[in-house]
Amino acid sequence: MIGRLNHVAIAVRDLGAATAVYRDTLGAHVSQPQALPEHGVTVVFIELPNTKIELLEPLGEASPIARFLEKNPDGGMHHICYEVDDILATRDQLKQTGARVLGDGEPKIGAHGKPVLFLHPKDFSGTLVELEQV
Ligand SMILES: CC[C@H](C(=O)O)C(=O)SCCNC(=O)CCNC(=O)[C@H](O)C(C)(C)COP(=O)(O)OP(=O)(O)OC[C@H]1O[C@@H](n2cnc3c(N)ncnc32)[C@H](O)[C@@H]1OP(=O)(O)O
Ligand SMILES: [Co+2]
Repeated sequence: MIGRLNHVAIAVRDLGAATAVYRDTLGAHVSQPQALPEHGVTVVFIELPNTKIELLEPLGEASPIARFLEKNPDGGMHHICYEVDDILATRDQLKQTGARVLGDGEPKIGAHGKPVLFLHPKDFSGTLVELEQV
Protein backbone atom coordinates (compact mmCIF):
# COMPACT_ATOMS: atom_id res chain seq x y z
CA MET A 1 0.00 0.00 0.00
CA ILE A 2 2.44 2.81 1.02
CA GLY A 3 5.61 3.28 -0.98
CA ARG A 4 8.55 5.68 -0.74
CA LEU A 5 8.90 8.36 1.93
CA ASN A 6 8.13 11.57 0.04
CA HIS A 7 8.77 14.08 2.83
CA VAL A 8 8.92 14.75 6.55
CA ALA A 9 7.22 18.01 7.53
CA ILE A 10 8.21 20.39 10.30
CA ALA A 11 5.77 23.11 11.40
CA VAL A 12 7.46 26.41 12.20
CA ARG A 13 6.33 29.80 13.43
CA ASP A 14 8.76 31.75 11.25
CA LEU A 15 9.53 30.23 7.86
CA GLY A 16 12.26 32.77 7.10
CA ALA A 17 14.11 32.01 10.33
CA ALA A 18 13.78 28.24 9.89
CA THR A 19 14.94 28.52 6.28
CA ALA A 20 18.03 30.44 7.41
CA VAL A 21 18.88 27.73 9.96
CA TYR A 22 18.64 24.95 7.37
CA ARG A 23 20.46 27.00 4.71
CA ASP A 24 23.18 28.65 6.82
CA THR A 25 23.67 26.23 9.72
CA LEU A 26 22.95 22.92 8.00
CA GLY A 27 24.11 23.93 4.53
CA ALA A 28 20.89 22.76 2.91
CA HIS A 29 19.42 23.95 -0.38
CA VAL A 30 16.00 25.44 0.39
CA SER A 31 13.35 26.15 -2.26
CA GLN A 32 11.54 29.44 -2.61
CA PRO A 33 8.42 29.79 -0.40
CA GLN A 34 5.20 28.47 -1.90
CA ALA A 35 1.93 29.96 -0.53
CA LEU A 36 -0.82 27.33 -0.45
CA PRO A 37 -3.90 29.28 0.66
CA GLU A 38 -6.19 26.31 0.02
CA HIS A 39 -4.14 24.41 2.60
CA GLY A 40 -3.63 27.32 5.01
CA VAL A 41 0.16 27.13 4.90
CA THR A 42 3.25 28.52 3.20
CA VAL A 43 5.90 25.87 2.56
CA VAL A 44 9.50 25.44 1.47
CA PHE A 45 11.15 22.15 0.54
CA ILE A 46 14.66 20.98 1.30
CA GLU A 47 15.86 18.36 -1.18
CA LEU A 48 17.94 15.66 0.49
CA PRO A 49 19.70 12.79 -1.28
CA ASN A 50 17.04 10.32 -0.13
CA THR A 51 13.91 12.39 0.63
CA LYS A 52 12.64 15.92 1.29
CA ILE A 53 12.01 18.07 4.33
CA GLU A 54 8.99 20.35 4.20
CA LEU A 55 8.99 23.41 6.44
CA LEU A 56 5.50 24.87 6.84
CA GLU A 57 4.21 28.09 8.38
CA PRO A 58 0.57 29.03 9.01
CA LEU A 59 -1.12 31.09 6.27
CA GLY A 60 -4.41 32.83 7.07
CA GLU A 61 -6.74 32.70 10.04
CA ALA A 62 -7.95 29.13 9.63
CA SER A 63 -4.61 27.38 9.24
CA PRO A 64 -4.82 23.69 10.22
CA ILE A 65 -1.43 23.99 11.91
CA ALA A 66 -2.30 26.92 14.17
CA ARG A 67 -3.30 24.78 17.13
CA PHE A 68 -0.32 22.52 16.63
CA LEU A 69 1.94 25.57 17.02
CA GLU A 70 0.01 26.75 20.07
CA LYS A 71 0.82 23.39 21.66
CA ASN A 72 4.37 23.34 20.24
CA PRO A 73 5.54 27.00 20.32
CA ASP A 74 9.04 26.11 19.09
CA GLY A 75 7.57 24.19 16.17
CA GLY A 76 8.06 20.48 15.63
CA MET A 77 7.62 17.41 13.49
CA HIS A 78 4.16 17.78 11.98
CA HIS A 79 3.53 14.99 9.48
CA ILE A 80 5.08 12.32 7.34
CA CYS A 81 4.19 11.85 3.67
CA TYR A 82 4.18 8.45 1.99
CA GLU A 83 3.81 7.93 -1.75
CA VAL A 84 1.02 5.75 -3.12
CA ASP A 85 0.23 4.60 -6.66
CA ASP A 86 -3.54 5.00 -6.47
CA ILE A 87 -4.76 7.41 -3.80
CA LEU A 88 -8.46 6.65 -4.26
CA ALA A 89 -8.01 2.88 -4.02
CA THR A 90 -5.72 3.35 -1.00
CA ARG A 91 -8.24 5.68 0.63
CA ASP A 92 -11.08 3.21 0.14
CA GLN A 93 -9.00 0.33 1.50
CA LEU A 94 -7.99 2.39 4.55
CA LYS A 95 -11.58 3.49 5.21
CA GLN A 96 -12.59 -0.17 5.27
CA THR A 97 -10.08 -0.70 8.09
CA GLY A 98 -11.77 2.10 10.04
CA ALA A 99 -9.00 4.64 9.50
CA ARG A 100 -10.20 8.24 9.48
CA VAL A 101 -9.50 10.23 6.33
CA LEU A 102 -9.43 13.95 7.15
CA GLY A 103 -11.40 16.72 5.45
CA ASP A 104 -14.17 15.68 3.08
CA GLY A 105 -12.25 12.55 2.11
CA GLU A 106 -11.56 13.80 -1.41
CA PRO A 107 -7.93 14.27 -2.47
CA LYS A 108 -6.73 17.85 -2.91
CA ILE A 109 -3.78 19.02 -4.99
CA GLY A 110 -0.72 19.39 -2.79
CA ALA A 111 2.53 21.38 -3.03
CA HIS A 112 3.91 19.07 -5.74
CA GLY A 113 0.81 19.39 -7.92
CA LYS A 114 -0.22 15.83 -7.03
CA PRO A 115 -3.36 14.58 -5.20
CA VAL A 116 -2.90 14.28 -1.43
CA LEU A 117 -4.96 13.07 1.53
CA PHE A 118 -4.38 13.17 5.29
CA LEU A 119 -5.08 10.40 7.83
CA HIS A 120 -5.90 11.09 11.45
CA PRO A 121 -2.87 10.94 13.79
CA LYS A 122 -4.84 9.03 16.39
CA ASP A 123 -5.08 6.08 13.99
CA PHE A 124 -1.38 6.01 13.12
CA SER A 125 0.67 5.97 16.33
CA GLY A 126 0.11 9.65 17.07
CA THR A 127 1.51 10.69 13.70
CA LEU A 128 -0.34 12.73 11.09
CA VAL A 129 0.06 10.83 7.80
CA GLU A 130 -0.12 12.42 4.38
CA LEU A 131 -0.50 10.29 1.27
CA GLU A 132 0.63 11.65 -2.09
CA GLN A 133 -0.19 9.95 -5.38
CA VAL A 134 2.88 9.81 -7.62
C1 LIG B 1 -1.00 19.59 1.11
C2 LIG B 1 -0.01 20.70 1.07
C3 LIG B 1 1.28 20.35 1.80
C4 LIG B 1 1.98 19.22 1.05
O1 LIG B 1 2.82 18.53 1.63
O2 LIG B 1 1.71 19.12 -0.17
C5 LIG B 1 1.00 19.96 3.23
O3 LIG B 1 1.48 18.99 3.77
S1 LIG B 1 -0.10 20.99 4.04
C6 LIG B 1 -0.07 20.44 5.76
C7 LIG B 1 -1.11 21.17 6.56
N1 LIG B 1 -2.42 20.55 6.40
C8 LIG B 1 -2.85 19.62 7.27
O4 LIG B 1 -2.19 19.31 8.25
C9 LIG B 1 -4.21 19.02 6.98
C10 LIG B 1 -4.50 17.86 7.91
N2 LIG B 1 -4.49 18.31 9.30
C11 LIG B 1 -5.66 18.48 9.99
O5 LIG B 1 -6.75 18.30 9.49
C12 LIG B 1 -5.51 18.95 11.42
O6 LIG B 1 -4.21 19.44 11.63
C13 LIG B 1 -5.77 17.81 12.47
C14 LIG B 1 -7.22 17.33 12.35
C15 LIG B 1 -4.81 16.66 12.25
C16 LIG B 1 -5.54 18.37 13.85
O7 LIG B 1 -6.26 19.55 13.94
P1 LIG B 1 -6.22 20.38 15.31
O8 LIG B 1 -4.83 20.43 15.84
O9 LIG B 1 -6.92 21.67 15.11
O10 LIG B 1 -7.14 19.47 16.17
P2 LIG B 1 -6.96 18.96 17.63
O11 LIG B 1 -6.12 19.92 18.40
O12 LIG B 1 -8.31 18.60 18.12
O13 LIG B 1 -6.11 17.62 17.40
C17 LIG B 1 -6.75 16.37 17.55
C18 LIG B 1 -5.74 15.47 18.24
O14 LIG B 1 -4.69 15.21 17.29
C19 LIG B 1 -3.46 15.68 17.83
N3 LIG B 1 -2.73 16.26 16.72
C20 LIG B 1 -3.02 17.38 16.03
N4 LIG B 1 -2.11 17.59 15.06
C21 LIG B 1 -1.20 16.59 15.16
C22 LIG B 1 -0.02 16.24 14.46
N5 LIG B 1 0.42 17.02 13.45
N6 LIG B 1 0.65 15.14 14.82
C23 LIG B 1 0.22 14.37 15.85
N7 LIG B 1 -0.92 14.62 16.59
C24 LIG B 1 -1.60 15.72 16.22
C25 LIG B 1 -3.80 16.71 18.87
O15 LIG B 1 -2.78 16.79 19.83
C26 LIG B 1 -5.09 16.12 19.43
O16 LIG B 1 -4.75 15.07 20.32
P3 LIG B 1 -5.30 15.12 21.83
O17 LIG B 1 -4.69 13.93 22.50
O18 LIG B 1 -6.82 15.06 21.69
O19 LIG B 1 -4.82 16.45 22.36
CO1 LIG C 1 3.16 17.70 3.43
